[in-house]
Amino acid sequence: MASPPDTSKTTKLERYNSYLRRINTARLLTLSSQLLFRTTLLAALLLILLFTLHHPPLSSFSLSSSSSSSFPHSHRSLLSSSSSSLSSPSFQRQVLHSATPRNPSGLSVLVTGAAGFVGSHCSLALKKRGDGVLGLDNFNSYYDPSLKRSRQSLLSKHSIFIVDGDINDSSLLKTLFDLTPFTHILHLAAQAGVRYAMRNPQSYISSNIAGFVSLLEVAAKSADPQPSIVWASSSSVYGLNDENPFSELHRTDRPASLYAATKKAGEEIAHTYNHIYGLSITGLRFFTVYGPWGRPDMAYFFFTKSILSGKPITVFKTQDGAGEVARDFTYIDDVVKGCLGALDTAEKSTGSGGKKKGPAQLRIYNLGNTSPVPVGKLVGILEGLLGVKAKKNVVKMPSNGDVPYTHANVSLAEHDFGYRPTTDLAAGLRKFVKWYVQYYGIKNKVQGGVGGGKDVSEVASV
Ligand SMILES: O=C(O)[C@H]1O[C@H](OP(=O)(O)OP(=O)(O)OC[C@H]2O[C@@H](n3ccc(=O)[nH]c3=O)[C@H](O)[C@@H]2O)[C@H](O)[C@@H](O)[C@@H]1O
Repeated sequence: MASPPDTSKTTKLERYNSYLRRINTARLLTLSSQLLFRTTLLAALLLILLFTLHHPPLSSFSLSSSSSSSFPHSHRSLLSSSSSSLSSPSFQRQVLHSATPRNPSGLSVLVTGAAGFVGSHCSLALKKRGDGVLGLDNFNSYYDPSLKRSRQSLLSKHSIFIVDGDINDSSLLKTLFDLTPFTHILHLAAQAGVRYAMRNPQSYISSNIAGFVSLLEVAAKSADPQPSIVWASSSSVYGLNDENPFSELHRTDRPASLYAATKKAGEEIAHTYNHIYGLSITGLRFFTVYGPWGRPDMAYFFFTKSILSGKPITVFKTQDGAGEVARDFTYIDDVVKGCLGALDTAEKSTGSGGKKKGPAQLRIYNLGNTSPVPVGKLVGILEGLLGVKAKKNVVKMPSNGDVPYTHANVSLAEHDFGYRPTTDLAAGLRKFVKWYVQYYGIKNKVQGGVGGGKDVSEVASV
């Protein structure tokens, strides 16, 4: 007799089969979702790659359009959408074209801070006499970046290319030195401003100390040949010095602001890199440089803006209340001549590959005007030029890092490279105001026809 089917066995088998089916379906689902995920990831990576090749990050560099208008009111950003990566042939062509001098005996200068006030003037002056110039600037927003872009536009008209990058970016610096055997660095990139150091101390450490060291490291160890370096120190290193006029032989160990302390630190760091690596280094102590295309954070600039718009200005008198604060205001053209003189008399560095081969030149010079003017008088000159009376609040200079006066003795710079300032404050401010009213498109209220007719790019004295 046939035995009845073992139903418990069949049920178990069915349950087992259904269990296997469920497992397989789940596996299939997992596998297909994994496949889908990988395909999507691959596609996304391919897209990113394609995008990067055609649109490099804006922070890495920008290309100045040679056809761009130099008229600053457009304040047009020059970030190019057609630029490619640092290794792309078009980037390398722009660098070489900009940095190569017109004749073989000319200099090839890397100008850091080229979109800045002094940097843009020096770059144009060098290019105009036939030297090769490559600019480097991070276009930070310490003051209105559109002014920096306008300066970039002006430089671009003169075939000067500015790489959009930071001096703390060592690999960018190495790339630039691999591409071009610069003979000189004119190092003007810095966090400027005396009083702002109380608000943002770290920015001074980052630019004026870390950034300077980053540049010197590459110049000493990677650059072949080692370039000669000329860089911007500051009159503020004299700090609480009370000998007058300030000479390079006077004490500079009592800075009154963190800004001054970082510039003084730069001078000591320069000594070290000269001593260890044989870098030829020249520091220039600038004295309150002013003029067309100037810095909006400086008193003469923002006083002009406030006076024209009827806003009050604060004029400092000395802390004892007895005298006026005074500065040895120095016109930009004079400072440019000093910078070029320092570059032309800079000896070659003596090391290579991080090894010193012999002693190298180490210099410090004052670049001032030798004729201090009280801030009250500066305001009086501006009132005359603008045809507007200033609303002045005269207050005791707060404890903000300012010093009561500066006054340069420039006999050393005169002796070594013929530095002789020729522009007094009234003449220099007249040129500044002429530029200012045109640049900002302000109706010409200026007395004596100061603001008449020319394009702002001609007003720039370079
Ligand atoms: O040559 C230098 O060493 C320095 O010159 C300037 O620093 P500073 O001389 O303080 O220039 P401004 O900020 O334009 O001030 C000029 C004068 O105006 C005074 N001032 C400033 C601001 C203000 O509201 N009122 C006022 O009376 C200051 O005390 C100073 O005497 C630059 O800003 C620094 O970057 C540079 O290193």
